Amino acid sequence: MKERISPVRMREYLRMYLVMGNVNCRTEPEMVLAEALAGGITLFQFREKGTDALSGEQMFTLARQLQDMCRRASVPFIVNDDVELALELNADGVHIGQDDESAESVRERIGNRILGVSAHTVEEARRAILHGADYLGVGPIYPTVSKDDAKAAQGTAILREMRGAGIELPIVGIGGITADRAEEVIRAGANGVAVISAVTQAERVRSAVEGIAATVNQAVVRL
Ligand SMILES: C=C1C=NC(C(F)(F)F)=NC1=N
Repeated sequence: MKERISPVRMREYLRMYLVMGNVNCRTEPEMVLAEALAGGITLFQFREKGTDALSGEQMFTLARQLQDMCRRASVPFIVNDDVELALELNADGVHIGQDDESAESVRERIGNRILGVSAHTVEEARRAILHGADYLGVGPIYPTVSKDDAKAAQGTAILREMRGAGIELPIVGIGGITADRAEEVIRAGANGVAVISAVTQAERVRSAVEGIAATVNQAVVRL
């Protein structure tokens, strides 16, 4: 039985985390992912949500194809919300929100796979840690265009607050993050950045990823 991921490895994976689905892409999602993998993303989340989101057979086929690309590049493949899909694909992990199934029962169902939990407050962070989360997705740090029911942007203060409260778990910031903003997200205490539109809406996806990854790597080294 595989053991739980170590915090050190989790932090490395969180450096440049691409979150996307078909709905976020201007061109074919496979093309966007191929470019993003070439640019050096360290973790991938399949998140097919919102208007015109794929479902059923089409969604499964796309998920399988993107998972295969990630596997060839040795980038872990995470599924958003849909635990059934994650288990069916034998994905590397799942990411769940506060209003999804409780982290406790998801942990039971997925065994030692990676479990990411969204957290907006120190209280939510503590509960997620209690229920066995391997990382926290914290945000939206800045206003986001990618989630229509997002909460108000919290700025980097929430990251400082969590670290100040003694939250040690690996944290990735999400929400409106660009290359220009990545450094301050890391300096505020995140171990990496999760992005959607900064990459999927870029003219040149590969260089967008390279730019963000370089900024994050420099900021992490300077900590
Ligand atoms: C709602 C979300 C919040 N955070 C994250 C991530 F940054 F990837 F952890 N993913 C989500 N889908």
